[in-house]
Amino acid sequence: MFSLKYLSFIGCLCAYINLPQGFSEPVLKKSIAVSTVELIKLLDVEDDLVENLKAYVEILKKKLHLIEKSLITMSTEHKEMKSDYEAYLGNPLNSFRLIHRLHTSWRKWHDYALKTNGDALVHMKKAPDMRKRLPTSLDLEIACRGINDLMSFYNLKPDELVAGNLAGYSKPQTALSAQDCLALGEFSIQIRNEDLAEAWFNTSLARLTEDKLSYKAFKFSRQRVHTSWGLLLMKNNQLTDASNHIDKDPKELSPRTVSLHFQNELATERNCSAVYRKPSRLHCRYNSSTTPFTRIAPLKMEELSTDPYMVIFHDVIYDSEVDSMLNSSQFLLSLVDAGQKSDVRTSKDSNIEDIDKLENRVADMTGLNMDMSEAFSLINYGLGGHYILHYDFFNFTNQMRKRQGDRLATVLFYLGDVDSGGSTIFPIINVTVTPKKGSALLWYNLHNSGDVNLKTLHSACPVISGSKYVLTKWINELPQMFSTPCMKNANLHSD
Ligand SMILES: O=C(O)CCC(=O)C(=O)O
Ligand SMILES: [Fe+2]
Repeated sequence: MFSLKYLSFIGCLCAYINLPQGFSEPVLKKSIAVSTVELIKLLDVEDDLVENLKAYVEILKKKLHLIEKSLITMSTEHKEMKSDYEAYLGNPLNSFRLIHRLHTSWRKWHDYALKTNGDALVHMKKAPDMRKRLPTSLDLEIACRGINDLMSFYNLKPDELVAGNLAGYSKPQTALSAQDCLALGEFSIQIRNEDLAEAWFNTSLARLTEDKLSYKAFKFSRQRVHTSWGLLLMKNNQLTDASNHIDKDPKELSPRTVSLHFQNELATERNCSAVYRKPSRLHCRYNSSTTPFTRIAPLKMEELSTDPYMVIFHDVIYDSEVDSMLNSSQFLLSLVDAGQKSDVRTSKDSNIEDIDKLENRVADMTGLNMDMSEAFSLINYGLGGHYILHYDFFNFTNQMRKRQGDRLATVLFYLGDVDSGGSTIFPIINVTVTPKKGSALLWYNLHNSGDVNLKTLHSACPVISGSKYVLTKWINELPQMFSTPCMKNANLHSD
């Protein structure tokens, strides 16, 4: 418990001083893999790529058509000649044409066939420019990590993913290819999960036999899988097994250094696929007493826990508000610009200023003073995006305690439904909250005494399908001093 708390403390601190969380170095370029917004941009890149290749193919087709047409004329003449070559060649014009054809035309055709067509090259020249917009190997690595997280959180096996089966969310048309499996196998070596790597290699080989590839392509792809597999075995000094894959005598194999890249990924200890929500004796009610405004517009409130005090508000933010927020250029720009790579939270976030109306809403929901509260933070989780177990409080020592105090409460608005996955879980109190557009979760991170509440440990499960947008507001302790009682070692809300 202590170590988790400590890690989360570092995480929060990093967030506070605007450093990437976790222990990695700041990476300026944002990864595509963890954000839906960035993935959508990739669709444009693919559009460009397809358009250019199509234009290239059109030009090649014209060339082909021209060659084919000339071939027809040539072969007709050739056949004619062969049917009665004595008569044909007896005509001096024909013999001249034959000599000329073979001397000049073939050379011309040969040159034409080999010449790279200038027009076609225009399209191919775009490829290097496009490279800047293509995903990098880091992006691919993060995407692999996303899939890997899904697998461990939801206990999925390679053959389920290959068949497009994601923890009961079945999409066979999104099945993985043999190359995808190979990439995931190589990634599994990197993260030292060698059994998983072998499982991916096996799946890749099985997939290859299903794909209708030409023999050459099949052989080439098989060889790539076997080479990677062989290298893995060589690394483990299993030279005889390795030789079966690499097709070499074991004595010829020298164990090469395989560079291993260890990532101390911190995973949630509890499995996200379990349903933690215990039957509740708590209830739903209309809140019409927090502020004068809630008297005229009561809020739908469902209590989830008393320690920590936790409620969910339903329909507390309008669809129109959500839509305008998600469509605002401020939001999109901030997502793109404020890049950070985090091994702790695989998602993109940004700070949203000037959402006064929503801030008043939070005040109505909580009855708390919004002075000194932190700016809203908008997070977008894409493929496998998740946030490992953490606390939201900083747990400052007294000397370090900020003027505004610690994060007393968290309000988490869900800005959309998630097709599958992406729940917020509180494993210690067995609470799971499924994102629902327009609802907001409120909980207190501190006891009334000001002590941190360790039961608030929480995490965001990986998104299996779709994307997740949440807006977080952290409300600080100090401005509440005249409205919230400070009860030494007591929790006002506990049962
Ligand atoms: O996205 C979630 O469900 C949780 C987010 C969270 O814990 C945070 O922003 O501190
Ligand atoms: Fe959190």
